Amino acid sequence: MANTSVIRLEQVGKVFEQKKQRFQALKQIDLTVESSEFVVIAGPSGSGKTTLLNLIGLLDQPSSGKLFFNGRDLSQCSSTELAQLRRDQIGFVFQAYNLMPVLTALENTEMVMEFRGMAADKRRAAARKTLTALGLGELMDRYPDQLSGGQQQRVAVARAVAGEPMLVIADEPTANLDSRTAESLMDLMSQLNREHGITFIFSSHDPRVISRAKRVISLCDGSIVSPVSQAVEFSHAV
Ligand SMILES: Nc1ncnc2c1ncn2[C@@H]1O[C@H](COP(=O)(O)OP(=O)(O)OP(=O)(O)O)[C@@H](O)[C@H]1O
Repeated sequence: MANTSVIRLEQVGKVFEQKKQRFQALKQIDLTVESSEFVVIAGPSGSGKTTLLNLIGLLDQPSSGKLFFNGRDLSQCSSTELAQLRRDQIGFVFQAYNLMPVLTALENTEMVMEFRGMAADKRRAAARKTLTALGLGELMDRYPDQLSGGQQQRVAVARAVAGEPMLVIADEPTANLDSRTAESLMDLMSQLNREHGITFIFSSHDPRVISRAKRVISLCDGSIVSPVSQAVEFSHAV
C-alpha cells in the first residue's frame, strides 16, 4: 500500500500577538510526514519546536498556510471535529507526564480509551498488555507518586500508545530522564514504530534522541533549515 501522509503543512506560519508585540514563531513551513515515520524536530531553545508540535497535534491553529491531517484540510473542521481527531488519532507524551495523581498506572493508561468510549474490558486488556510490554506489569496498581520519574514517563507513553493512535507526539520525551532510562524509552518507541507502524514525531535537542531518528528536521528561528524531502539516516551510536 502506498504511504499516506499523516501530516502535511503548506506554507504554515504562526504569529503570537501580545499587547502590541507581534512575534513570528514559525515562518512558511512546508513539511510532510508519512505514515510510519520516526521523526525528530531538533533545534535550539526558542526555535519553534513546541509551537510546531502544538500545530501538528491540533492543539493550536496556524496563523497562515494550510495544515492537513490524514489528507483532511483542518481549516474546514469544526472545533468538535478537531477534538475528536485529537482524541481518536493522536497520542501525546508531555514533558511533565501529566498523569492524574488520583488514578493508578492502569487507570491512567485506560483514560484516553475511556474518553473514546471503548468498552471497559477491551480498554483494560489493552492497557494491561501495553504496561506489561513496557516492563510495568508489577506496578500497574501503583499511583504516580509511588513510581520513579522514569516509570511515570513509561506510563505516559503507555497512555499515549495503548489505543494504537495513528500518530504519537512527544515533546522532549527524555528531558528529565537519566541515560539508561532515556535509552530504553527510545528502544521502546522504535519498537512500537517498527512493529505497529505508529508514526512518531518528537521534539528534542537531546543527542541521544536525535541519533535514533530516521529523519531529523532542524528548526532555526522558526524556519526549517535541513532538507525535509529526504530521510536522514543516523548511526545508532551516540
Ligand atoms: N503563547 C506565546 N506567546 C508569545 N510568544 C510565544 C508563545 N509561545 C511561544 N512563543 C515564542 O515563540 C518562540 C518559539 O517558542 P517554542 O516554545 O516553540 O520554542 P522551542 O523550540 O520549543 O523552545 P524550547 O526548546 O526552549 O522548549 C519563542 O521565542 C517563544 O518565546
